[in-house]
Amino acid sequence: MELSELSLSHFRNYDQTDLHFQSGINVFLGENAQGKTNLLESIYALALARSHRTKTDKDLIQWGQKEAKITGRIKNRFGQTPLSLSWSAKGKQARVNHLDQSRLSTYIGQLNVILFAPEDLDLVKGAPTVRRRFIDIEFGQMNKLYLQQSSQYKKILKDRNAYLKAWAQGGQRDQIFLDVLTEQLIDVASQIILARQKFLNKLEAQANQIHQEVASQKEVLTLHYQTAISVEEDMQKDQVQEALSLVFEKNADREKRQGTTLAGPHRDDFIIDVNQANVAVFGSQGQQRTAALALKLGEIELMHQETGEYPVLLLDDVLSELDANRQTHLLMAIQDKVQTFITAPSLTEVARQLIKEPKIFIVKAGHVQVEE
Ligand SMILES: Nc1ncnc2c1ncn2[C@@H]1O[C@H](COP(=O)(O)OP(=O)(O)OP(=O)(O)O)[C@@H](O)[C@H]1O
Repeated sequence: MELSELSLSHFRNYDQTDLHFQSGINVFLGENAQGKTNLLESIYALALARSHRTKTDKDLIQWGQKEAKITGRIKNRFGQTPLSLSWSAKGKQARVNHLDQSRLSTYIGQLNVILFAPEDLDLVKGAPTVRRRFIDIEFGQMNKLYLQQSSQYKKILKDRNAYLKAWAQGGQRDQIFLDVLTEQLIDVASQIILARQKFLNKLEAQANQIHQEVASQKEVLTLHYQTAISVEEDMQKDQVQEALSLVFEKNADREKRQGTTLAGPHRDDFIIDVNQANVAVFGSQGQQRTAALALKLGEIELMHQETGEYPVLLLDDVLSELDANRQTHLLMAIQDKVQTFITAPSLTEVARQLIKEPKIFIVKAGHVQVEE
């Protein structure tokens, strides 16, 4: 899959910009605060209908303007698809093939992207939210059903938490209504848990192979899903539901006192072991970085395995954060295979030597010029 054209209109510090990309590696070079990350953000937003940097859509609209628009042309093995997204006071509008998409779940998945930024090196050591977001964003792009289940789960969770909060504060207390919400939540939760377990198993296979290559065969990487119940191999949905029901029964009184849902996929995490020891606790900084890199590259391979297409890779100022060995592995893994967008103040020595014919764009104060 690739993004062949991108046009920005009043997006961040871009007035009107039209760009043509190559299938291989595209590089955005420029000094600080010129608009390099804004370009990556626009590609990310075109793919996922949201920014990776802000929850406030208004931030994306150029100051003093009323509407921001991104249009792009996607090429994959089925042909070409125009996509567009715009943000205005009326809200967000997403179009595929010039047709309005009322639900974002029908829009997301047209363009698959994987973003790798310096913060992702914290994937291993960071808070559980970082890893949950990693699962949800990458997995959601390759599995529409999962995307729908996640948004359904969030909605029911919000209702259930609101009801529990009111309960804790002495408001309405209808046990039957609460039971209905609990049942609905457990139903979706069990599907999410099974999907995440499957996803992590597949990701482990890919990431372990890459980790071994980067660490020269000496280390084995394994992933361990942490959820409210213990998920056995080949578990069925009704078994997960039953196990979850027991957890909810156990938590019932506490939930009513605390006014919130204490267990479920919103509290999940996964642990990354290297040679059977939790790399977040026992690993060196180098091992943690190798594991993070292996997980990201593993995702790329998994997306290819699941969708038949490689995603587009966005590397936001990440090369200079990696040592020569890890940079080499990263570039060799993607070259000639994955369309990639790199931002950097300047290319690293390793990148200059390894990248064959990059297309270079010079970014200056919201203007982009192709380097001849
Ligand atoms: N909504 C907006 N309207 C106009 N300009 C904006 C808007 N949002 C951000 N900017 C401008 O965009 C610039 C930042 O661009 P960007 O984050 O892409 O920097 P960068 O080139 O990636 O720099 P660095 O290498 O430091 O990360 C800043 O000058 C900021 O003032």
